[in-house]
Amino acid sequence: MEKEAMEGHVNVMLPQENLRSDLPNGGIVLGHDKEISTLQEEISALRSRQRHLNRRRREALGKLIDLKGSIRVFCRVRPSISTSNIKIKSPVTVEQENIAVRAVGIKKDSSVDRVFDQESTQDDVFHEVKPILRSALDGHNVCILAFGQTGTGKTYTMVSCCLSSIEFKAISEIILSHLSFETANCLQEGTSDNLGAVPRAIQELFSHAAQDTSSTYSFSISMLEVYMGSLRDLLAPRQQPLFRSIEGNTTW
Ligand SMILES: Nc1ncnc2c1ncn2[C@@H]1O[C@H](COP(=O)(O)OP(=O)(O)OP(=O)(O)O)[C@@H](O)[C@H]1O
Repeated sequence: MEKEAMEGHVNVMLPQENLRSDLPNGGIVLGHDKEISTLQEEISALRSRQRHLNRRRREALGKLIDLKGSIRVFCRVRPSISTSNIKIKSPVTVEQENIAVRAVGIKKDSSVDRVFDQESTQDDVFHEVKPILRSALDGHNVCILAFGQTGTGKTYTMVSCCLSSIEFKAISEIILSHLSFETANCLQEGTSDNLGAVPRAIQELFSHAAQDTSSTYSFSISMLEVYMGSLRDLLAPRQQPLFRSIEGNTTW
């Protein structure tokens, strides 16, 4: 029928399902008001369901935070970095939530929310951090910090990033243009497999924000170093301490 109509230049009424054209981007234009209004109804029903599920998710996350506590402590054991081939027995014994350290005849036990052993990966750590980010997007104040002696793996766990990571490239270029050589080196230590918690968190937040069409998000970033009583803005062009505490006196 369609073919005949074209050949004989006859105007015919096509069945409703034929009143549509496929767009190059895979979309479809429907030629009937009724179908459009049905789709609009479906979209608004889906939006309302999405709002309902989001509310339930926030409630569930709130309950989870109440159960697990709003402060969570993880302990990560850095693999030993040995320059010799002599194998020494690790002074650290770990279980899921306990860690024991033996040194000079003293044994010290600690309990935390989760212990990551020497073999743990950046993925394992981020898996525990991920739900907290969701909570940040829901409007809660969130802080993730690493604490430990020098050389214990704070930078590795938190910052290691890979400049070839597409999502992080733009932001890292801005950051790197401000950083000191030494800090920039730390930032560039990672590969795409071992990205630290910070670049992963940025990727995760951007990805959630891009998917959520019902809200507008604005992001800001700051990087500060607290070292030996000095506070340094790592993104400031001049690498001068903002604050220094000398023998109890505070100078600005
Ligand atoms: N989980 C790990 N797996 C492999 N290597 C690690 C791990 N954690 C740390 N390292 C390595 O150990 C070294 C010291 O780690 P890092 O620089 O992150 O320590 P830090 O706690 O930030 O030290 P500082 O306080 O002096 O800045 C680095 O060479 C890092 O690559």
